[in-house]
Amino acid sequence: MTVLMDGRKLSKKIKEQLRVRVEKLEKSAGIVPRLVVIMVGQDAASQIYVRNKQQAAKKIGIQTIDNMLPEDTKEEEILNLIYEYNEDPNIHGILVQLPLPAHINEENVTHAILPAKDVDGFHPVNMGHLFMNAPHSLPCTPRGIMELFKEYEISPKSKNVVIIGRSNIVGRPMAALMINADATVTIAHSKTLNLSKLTQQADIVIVATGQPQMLTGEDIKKDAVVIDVGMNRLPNGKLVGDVDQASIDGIASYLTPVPGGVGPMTIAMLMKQVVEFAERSVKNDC
Ligand SMILES: NC(=O)C1=CN([C@@H]2O[C@H](COP(=O)(O)OP(=O)(O)OC[C@H]3O[C@@H](n4cnc5c(N)ncnc54)[C@H](OP(=O)(O)O)[C@@H]3O)[C@@H](O)[C@H]2O)C=CC1
Ligand SMILES: Nc1nc(=O)c2c([nH]1)NC[C@@H]1CN(c3ccc(C(=O)N[C@@H](CCC(=O)O)C(=O)O)cc3)C=[N+]21
Repeated sequence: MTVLMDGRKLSKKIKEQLRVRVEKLEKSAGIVPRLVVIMVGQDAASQIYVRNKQQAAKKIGIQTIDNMLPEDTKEEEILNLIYEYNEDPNIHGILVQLPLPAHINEENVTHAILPAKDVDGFHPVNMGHLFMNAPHSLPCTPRGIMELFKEYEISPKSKNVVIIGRSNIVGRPMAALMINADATVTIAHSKTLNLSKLTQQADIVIVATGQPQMLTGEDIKKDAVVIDVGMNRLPNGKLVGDVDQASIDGIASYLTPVPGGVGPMTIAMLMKQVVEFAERSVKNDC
């Protein structure tokens, strides 16, 4: 029997705890946590993310300021917006939705965000701290996955972990967190040969490729833990992950469903990070 890891349920619990913290912060310091979201153009996964973020923030008491910019927005305009929010003491977190349109340099944009307001943990300073096992802020999706491991009492210690995908959002920071948690880590990507051989050796497989249902039951060993980060919209409108859930069922010991697995945890961790940043801003004032 494969246990489905319920990200929706866990995220609800975390969001309820955050609501209490936000209430306290407002009473004790008069501060409302504020998150700025910048989205350029249209991306299916980003749209889902933005919608669910707004709902979660409202429930918790976090204020969101959304900047939905057209596809042809100039890089300079985005940078100027970021500089403005960097200076604004009422803003605690800034998030730029990825991917950005091709004419915009992703590096320039993520580097422009003040590390102290970088809720995604993408700034090289934050990434560096993470890789040196002294994180200041954590990328939300990998952090959410670690919370799921904790909740289901799955220890990554001494496990063989294969991560498919090496993006700055998921694969790379996930690898750092897993190394920090004493796992033995392999990162695979589109140039990896004999991928199936690697995944068949893994105790834990984390898939973040954006390739619908690419990982099947034949690619994993019995009782492996499978984490599906993918968020793909099929032409028929159905939302599926990077894992072929039906063929994995009964082989994996644990699996995160899509929807209802990693996605809601990403939202909860983003909210947590905004609240943490807002709380830190009070401490820094004293
Ligand atoms: N649930 C959530 O909270 C989140 C979900 N997502 C979803 O996760 C997926 C991945 O996102 P993201 O990391 O941003 O994607 P990217 O496109 O930035 O990265 C994809 C990675 O997968 C690798 N890859 C692609 N195809 C294959 C293949 N056939 N075999 C092996 N490796 C492959 C790429 O290799 P190479 O580097 O060689 O190109 C790349 O490293 C998407 O579906 C996205 O929507 C993303 C963030 C959060
Ligand atoms: N700077 C940046 N940081 C990101 O973390 C980031 C990003 N850009 N760009 C887009 C991807 C994608 N992503 C999602 C997060 C949650 C859901 C989510 O809530 N998923 C629900 C979907 C349920 C539904 O509404 O249908 C679930 O899986 O249950 C989806 C997608 C974050 N991303």
